[in-house]
Amino acid sequence: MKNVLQKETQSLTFFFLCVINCSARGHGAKGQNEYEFSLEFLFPVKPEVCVLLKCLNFNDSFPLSLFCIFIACIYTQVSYKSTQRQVNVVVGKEKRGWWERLVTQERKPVFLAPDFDRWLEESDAEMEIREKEERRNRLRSARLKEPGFISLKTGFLFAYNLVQFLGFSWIFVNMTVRLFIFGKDSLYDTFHTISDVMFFCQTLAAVEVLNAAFGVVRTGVVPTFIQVIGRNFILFIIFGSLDEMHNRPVVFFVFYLWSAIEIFRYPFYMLGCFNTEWKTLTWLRYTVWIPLYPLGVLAEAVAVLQAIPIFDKNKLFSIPLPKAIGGSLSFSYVLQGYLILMFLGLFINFRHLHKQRKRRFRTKKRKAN
Ligand SMILES: CCCCCCCCCCCCC[C@@H](O)CC(=O)SCCNC(=O)CCNC(=O)[C@H](O)C(C)(C)COP(=O)(O)OP(=O)(O)OC[C@H]1O[C@@H](n2cnc3c(N)ncnc32)[C@H](O)[C@@H]1OP(=O)(O)O
Repeated sequence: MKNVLQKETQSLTFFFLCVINCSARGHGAKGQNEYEFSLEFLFPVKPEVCVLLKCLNFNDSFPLSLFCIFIACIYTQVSYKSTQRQVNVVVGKEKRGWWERLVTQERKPVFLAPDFDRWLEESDAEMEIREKEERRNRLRSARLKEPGFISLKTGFLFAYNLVQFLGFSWIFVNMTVRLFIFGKDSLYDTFHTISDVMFFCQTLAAVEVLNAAFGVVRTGVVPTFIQVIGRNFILFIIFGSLDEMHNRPVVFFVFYLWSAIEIFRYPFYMLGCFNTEWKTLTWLRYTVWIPLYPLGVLAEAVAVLQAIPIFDKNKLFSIPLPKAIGGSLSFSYVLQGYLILMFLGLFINFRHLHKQRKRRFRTKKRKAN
């Protein structure tokens, strides 16, 4: 092989992200001459990434024996390299996918031939992706086994989620067992038996707003804030401050619906702390809210409606009006406003959860491919 190419001029240009023009001066079939070709790719390509083009034997019968090798798979380096033997150009597909052929024309140009050392069939590529994924998983679990891997953040989140999981599981199991043993009677004393643990869990849930605000977890502050404030308003203001509400069955429904989602959500986060997941649990975390959320809001709305006449009667939290007007503004007006906010909150969080669900299952599907 003579060193022809490196001494001569070469040029490579792209037009409209679809055509590669290649010209070089060198010794070929027509002796010392200017040789050139252009290829129009089947689909647009990035000027910076993808198919490897290798031109050999510039000193032989160019262009007939010019050997161009194409690899129809994606490379991630920008490169155009000229060595003594060849010119390597890496061109990237603009959109990922399999092309039925490389160039627009149906008949392959005679000087074009695949490099079977690098050729990938669709099934080979899938296998390669799977192997890469497995290698990554092995690396990840090896890292997890390293001493000291559990960072402070992971430890904190795990402990937080564990405490919440235990709390809500206790609530859920306790209420279910009591329902089976005492039947309808259990609906009337939910507050007395459950409220202490519920107060604890829901107060602690304020940590979730801080986590979101300080970026400890990748979630929106607004949906978390709505969730925590919304529940605590019902728990502390409606149930906590009105003795008349304590024996109402609505307390059972609100507590049961709240805890029914949390017994899936917190263990899902616990596994997430170690980059692990259990598919059934993931599905439950991102699906159970669909019926539970509207039912929960409905139960909360019933509680607010039941509390309105009580606040009207006992004047608790009523707002004193200026002396000139006299009297006071009943807290029930605030509750009526809150009812509207509740449905706004339901809309915002329902949309958020729907987005999270789509994101989760879309990512999983793509990972699975
Ligand atoms: C201006 C004043 C406004 C006042 C408005 C008052 C309006 C009141 C409206 C009230 C309506 C509330 C009704 C409600 O109380 C009724 C019920 O709860 S009924 C029962 C059903 N409820 C539910 O299903 C909701 C449960 N709650 C939630 O899902 C969350 O609280 C919520 C914020 C709504 C959504 O969660 P999030 O955004 O965090 O979604 P993800 O779970 O997908 O998490 C996103 C990523 O963050 C990671 N993450 C989150 N938290 C943790 C954690 N504690 N530990 C570890 N990791 C965490 C998570 O793993 C995700 O990461 P990745 O994407 O990498 O997996």
